[in-house]
Amino acid sequence: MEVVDVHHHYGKRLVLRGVDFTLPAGSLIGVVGENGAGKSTLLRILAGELRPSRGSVRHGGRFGYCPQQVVVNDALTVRQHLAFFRAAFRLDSLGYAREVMDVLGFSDYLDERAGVLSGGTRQKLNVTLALMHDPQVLLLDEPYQGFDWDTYLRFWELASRLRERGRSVLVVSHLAYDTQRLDELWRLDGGRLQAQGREAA
Ligand SMILES: Nc1ncnc2c1ncn2[C@@H]1O[C@H](COP(=O)(O)OP(=O)(O)OP(=O)(O)O)[C@@H](O)[C@H]1O
Repeated sequence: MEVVDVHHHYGKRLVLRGVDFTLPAGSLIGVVGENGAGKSTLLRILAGELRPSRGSVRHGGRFGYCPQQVVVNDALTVRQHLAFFRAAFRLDSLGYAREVMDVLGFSDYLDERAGVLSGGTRQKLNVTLALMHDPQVLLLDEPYQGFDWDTYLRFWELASRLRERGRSVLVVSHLAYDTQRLDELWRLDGGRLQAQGREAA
């Protein structure tokens, strides 16, 4: 993914003031920033959901995006979500989706309606839906919110395996611990992205 000179303003409020970066294949990058720094705005632009006021975003290959707001339909079961997204992504099988579910530890919930899932389990479904077509570029907005500790650790194992298979993964969070798991940590501050020492996070 290549991002060049991205600016964005809401009315008079300038939120992004020239964001530039390249996300190479096989990288795991963290983006941190205070509340209101513009992290979600940036991700929505990278995902094509929001048009930047200026600048460009290009990427190759399949693309996955896990937004901060869970995008599931309360009336549908987990199985129905998988079937819906399988059709949308034109997948031959749900083999990889089931693997991700196993790693995140919620395979037993296939026939539960999303509306009755706990917050953390809904988030597991949210992450699975973003990953199930094995995207080359994956953007995750606060992906581990609501995860218990074991799931949190398994999430990072999953992210490392994606990197090993040449995927590019961008994880956005207002908190960054475990920064040794990342290749790089960037901070969004004053509308620009700056590389930050991982120890200083
Ligand atoms: N649709 C919108 N209209 C007007 N202002 C907006 C809109 N969306 C976001 N903002 C403002 O833009 C700024 C950046 O918001 P954004 O949600 O991108 O920040 P964030 O870094 O993701 O914050 P948080 O960590 O709290 O989720 C904030 O001041 C917010 O109030």
